[in-house]
Amino acid sequence: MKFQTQTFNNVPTLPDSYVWSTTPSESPCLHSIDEKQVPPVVDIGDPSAFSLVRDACEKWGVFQAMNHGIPLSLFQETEFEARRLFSLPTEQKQHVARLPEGFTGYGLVRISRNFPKLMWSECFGMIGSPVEHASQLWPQDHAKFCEVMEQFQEEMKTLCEKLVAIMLCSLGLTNEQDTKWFEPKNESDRAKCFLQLNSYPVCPDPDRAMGLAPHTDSSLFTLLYQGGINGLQVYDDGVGWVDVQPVEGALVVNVGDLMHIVSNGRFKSVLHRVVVNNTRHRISTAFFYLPPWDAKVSPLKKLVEFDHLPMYRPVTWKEYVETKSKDLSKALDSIRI
Ligand SMILES: C=C1C[C@]23C[C@H]1CC[C@H]2[C@@]12CCC[C@@](C)(C(=O)O1)[C@H]2[C@@H]3C(=O)O
Ligand SMILES: O=C(O)CCC(=O)C(=O)O
Ligand SMILES: [Fe+2]
Repeated sequence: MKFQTQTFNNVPTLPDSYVWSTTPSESPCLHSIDEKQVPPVVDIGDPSAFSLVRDACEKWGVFQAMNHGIPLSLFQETEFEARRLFSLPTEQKQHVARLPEGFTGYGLVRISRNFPKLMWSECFGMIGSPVEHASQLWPQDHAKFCEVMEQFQEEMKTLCEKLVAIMLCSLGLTNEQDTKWFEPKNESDRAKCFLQLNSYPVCPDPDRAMGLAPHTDSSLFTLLYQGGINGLQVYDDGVGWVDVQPVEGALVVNVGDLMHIVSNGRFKSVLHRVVVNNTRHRISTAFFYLPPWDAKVSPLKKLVEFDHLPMYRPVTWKEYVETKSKDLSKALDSIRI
């Protein structure tokens, strides 16, 4: 992918390369006031969490988790450091540009190459310590950025392990043997994580622009901290696009394609998009929980026993992401049995 220079700052009108033919204003979001028509907020410390999580993952593929144990101050510090990064001049950020097939560094979201128009966003991806890139951005002054990002990843990973257990238990799986959702190649093969900071600058013409095009995540699931600014919308077959209103301290949990596969189709991988606005610069932090790179992921045996047939053949995450980068909408079908 050729790296595109961002033209976010101080443009009075939206450049043509950012004008989408199908825009959020043509498939508008219903601002529903009925509680049943929005993804639920779940207290994951409460015993009722299991059934609420299951229902939400089946109906919506998304819920907001409260009482998850991560202090609000850590989210605020992460957002502060993200703003510090995105406010650097574009030329400087380009020194740490993500390679076309890579995951870490600065650039446009990977799915950009699947669309003819540009999205009104930029991002910065990390796997583990960001020190290599951060020391190029701030030769003298990267310690705090690295410290906050590393602590954030550590806490989010622990939370992901807790959440995956809640999700699997909610499907009636209790025994450790039943909940093995991957075949490890070796002992050190552990679940992986990917952290992405997203920036949606103030946009001169939000109705004709797109922050992040409709997509499902390729993860098992994704934890999203969206600060206090609206923008995330999820698609429901009955209702259409629905706002996921920020709730202070809550984390949005998006079911991804791989959890849809693991659950043998019971959990929905949620189609979502981001709309932009003309007053506030929105920052979000997305934490993708992923299988070990080379492990085969397949529908859980116990669920297949209930349902009789596996819906999908085993697939590695690597193979899945490669298939998906060719055609977003065909990846799941290509592994369907
Ligand atoms: C760990 C992941 C998950 C990836 C691929 C890989 C690295 C980058 C992630 C994202 C982040 C932004 C949305 C998305 C759709 C994108 O374009 O890049 C995601 C994609 C996916 O979920 O497919
Ligand atoms: O910014 C958001 O609210 C959503 C980000 C997202 O969907 C992603 O990074 O995959
Ligand atoms: Fe996403």
